[in-house]
Amino acid sequence: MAVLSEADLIAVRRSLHRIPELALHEIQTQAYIEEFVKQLDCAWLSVKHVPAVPTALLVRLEGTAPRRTLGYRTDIDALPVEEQTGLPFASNHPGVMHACGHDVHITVALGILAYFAAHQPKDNLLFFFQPAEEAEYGGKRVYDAGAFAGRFRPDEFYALHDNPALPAGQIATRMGTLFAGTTEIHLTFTGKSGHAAFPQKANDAIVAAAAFVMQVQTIVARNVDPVRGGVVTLGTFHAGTIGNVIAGSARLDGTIRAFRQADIEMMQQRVRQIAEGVAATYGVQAALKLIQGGYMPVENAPKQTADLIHYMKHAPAVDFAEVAPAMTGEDFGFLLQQFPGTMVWLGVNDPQHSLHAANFSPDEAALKPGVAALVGFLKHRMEEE
Ligand SMILES: CC(=O)N[C@@H](CCC[C@H](N)C(=O)O)C(=O)O
Repeated sequence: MAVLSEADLIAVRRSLHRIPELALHEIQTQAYIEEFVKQLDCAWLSVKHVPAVPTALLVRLEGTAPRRTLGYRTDIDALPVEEQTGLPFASNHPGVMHACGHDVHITVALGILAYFAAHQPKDNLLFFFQPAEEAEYGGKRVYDAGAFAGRFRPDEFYALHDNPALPAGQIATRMGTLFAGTTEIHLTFTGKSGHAAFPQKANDAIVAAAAFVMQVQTIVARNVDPVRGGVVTLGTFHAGTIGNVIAGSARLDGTIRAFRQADIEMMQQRVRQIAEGVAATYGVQAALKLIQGGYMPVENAPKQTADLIHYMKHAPAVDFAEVAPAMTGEDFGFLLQQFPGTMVWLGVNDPQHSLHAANFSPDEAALKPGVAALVGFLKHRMEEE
């Protein structure tokens, strides 16, 4: 297989879009990628599996005169979202959708891989097809399993995320912090259920959980430096079964976000204090789990990022923009703590819909320029110190 045409890239993306899978369950997606890699029939390519994280895949290309190994990571998981795009190639998996565009990410990675499988690179290249970016921090799991060792150790790491607010094909990034660090909140309040008519004999978990929801809003308003910013979002609130039964338990899930690790830790502490305070005030039990995993702030490395920005600004065919940081999270932040590198946005021109929306529909016109910009940069990087 040679370099992929725009039609090839679109066909790959649509095939992947049909088979979205949740974190750590990316079985069909991994099989698709492996079959694609096999079809490349490339003499300088080798593959590595990671038994501790079975849906992960590492693909290495041997360089002609390697001085180092350049890593390129793509995430491969999807979200528990019921697709509402109405597209003819919509998800075949009920309740699961590539609502964050990881189908686009995989396609760009395969486009880059196909190019270098047809044109042997000077430096070694390592492609990391990473499970579990949306949850379960697959990048950290694969790192902790010792997979990036020996010939599979990258000297630098690069990655991309699609962005519906930017024009199709535009590459965008910044020096320093690009994305926030995050922490998942999982909290259950347990009180005592009972008849709606006799609240004095029960202990209503919904009232306690509602107080928690309101009190955590003060963290960003009163504890975070407003110049630096932060987010506390509760995305789920599940309690009760029927209107005339007092709920004995209430479960909340959410996320904490900030650009600095110290702010994240302060916000974690405030969430803990408020959960304990609500439990004491309402006489309920609070079971709280806070999970940061690998979702560290995404810190672009100075040297590699300066070089990437310089390249993208001067490459005639690349549309490049420097952008402000965003409160999205990415466990690529963990990998950037281990290896220097850069994360970029790829514009996919769907300004009416946000990432994670059920009708998010990236513009496929982004695929070809996305592959071209990254291939160009990696080739350039192979000539740089
Ligand atoms: C790019 C993107 O949307 N990433 C996810 C990362 C999730 C982090 C973690 N599961 C959490 O919810 O805190 C995001 O939601 O930003």
